[in-house]
Amino acid sequence: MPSTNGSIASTSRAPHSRLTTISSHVSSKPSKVVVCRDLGPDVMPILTERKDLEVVLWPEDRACEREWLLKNIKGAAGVLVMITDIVNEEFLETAGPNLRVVSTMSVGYEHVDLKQIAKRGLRLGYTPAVLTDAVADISIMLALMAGRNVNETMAIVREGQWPKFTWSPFAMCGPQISTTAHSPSRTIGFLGFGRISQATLSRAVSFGVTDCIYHSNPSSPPKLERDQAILKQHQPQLKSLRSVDLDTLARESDVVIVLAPGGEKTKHIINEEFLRKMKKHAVLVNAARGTLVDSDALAKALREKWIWGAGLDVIEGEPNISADHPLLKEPRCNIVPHIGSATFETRLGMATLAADNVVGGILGDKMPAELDLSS
Ligand SMILES: O=C(O)C(=O)CO
Repeated sequence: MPSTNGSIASTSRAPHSRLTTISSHVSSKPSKVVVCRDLGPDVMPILTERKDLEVVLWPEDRACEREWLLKNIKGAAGVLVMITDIVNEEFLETAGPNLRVVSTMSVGYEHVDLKQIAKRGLRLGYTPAVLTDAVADISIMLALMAGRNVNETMAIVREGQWPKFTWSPFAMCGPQISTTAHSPSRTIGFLGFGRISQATLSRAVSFGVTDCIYHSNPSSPPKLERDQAILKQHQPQLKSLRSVDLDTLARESDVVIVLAPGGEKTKHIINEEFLRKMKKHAVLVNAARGTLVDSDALAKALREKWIWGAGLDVIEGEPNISADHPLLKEPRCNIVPHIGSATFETRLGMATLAADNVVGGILGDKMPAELDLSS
């Protein structure tokens, strides 16, 4: 992979075969595309092998520096960003009038100022669908980790304390997600009920979850037909599927899984009031955005045992989470550093989609996953 100065000259090879239609407005001068991270040898050729693109790549294996980005996006027709790159007025103003498309290698777009994108008539590509299974997998993993005290028990082993921890009937027990003769029903609750929540539900049903409740954007219309179809798909195991208010979500769920968009509207939606209403044996999982959960309230809930445990892929303020963060002091808080979509297969899918999106946007063609900015 080139290069040391961050610039990749286009090669003389034929344009990528998947995108051969070049719109009439594309001039013979290659269009500049800035790429904020190396997408690897399987994906970069989608961009670098095109004669009609001049690729400028951030050359380091860490988040792109703002200064470098602002310097290089001047005159760009497309920019391929990560969730660590803030796309705001400054960014768009600096890029200037040639800019046609921003493509983010993420399903979330809280780092992008949508109003500014729409106001300037720009297009935004993102990467939905391809990461659904990976994030659903990790949501279940975190729920199991939280229930089964994984953080606490792995620490015992890592710290050489296993010899003192002799097996005993009820040591290190936690609540079981799957149903048993003693607890024949289990309710999973989702904050947000999009495709990742639905894929997580499918997995939870195979663990014996019997009931599902969810709370989603109150301004979007109820999706009764969709819910009927989901219920039918999971019968006879799943007995009910209901849209509920936040209060019911907190009170009735054995597992609460947060899979809703971040941003101002959902900031700290999981707060002290919500956590106090949860069942004592319930666990909270956040695989969406850190801002949805008030970290101080969650640390208090764990410390004072209002809930059993938590599984977090995201924390507000990440990645600047130091060792003295209140959540890190809680043994029943299982934390991983935003790796929800981190499987080889999924990241390859996301990178490919992001590259195809930026090409489509620059050429004025169809983008495989373009965010609808009209609503
Ligand atoms: O795609 C996203 O929005 C992420 O958070 C990366 O997993």
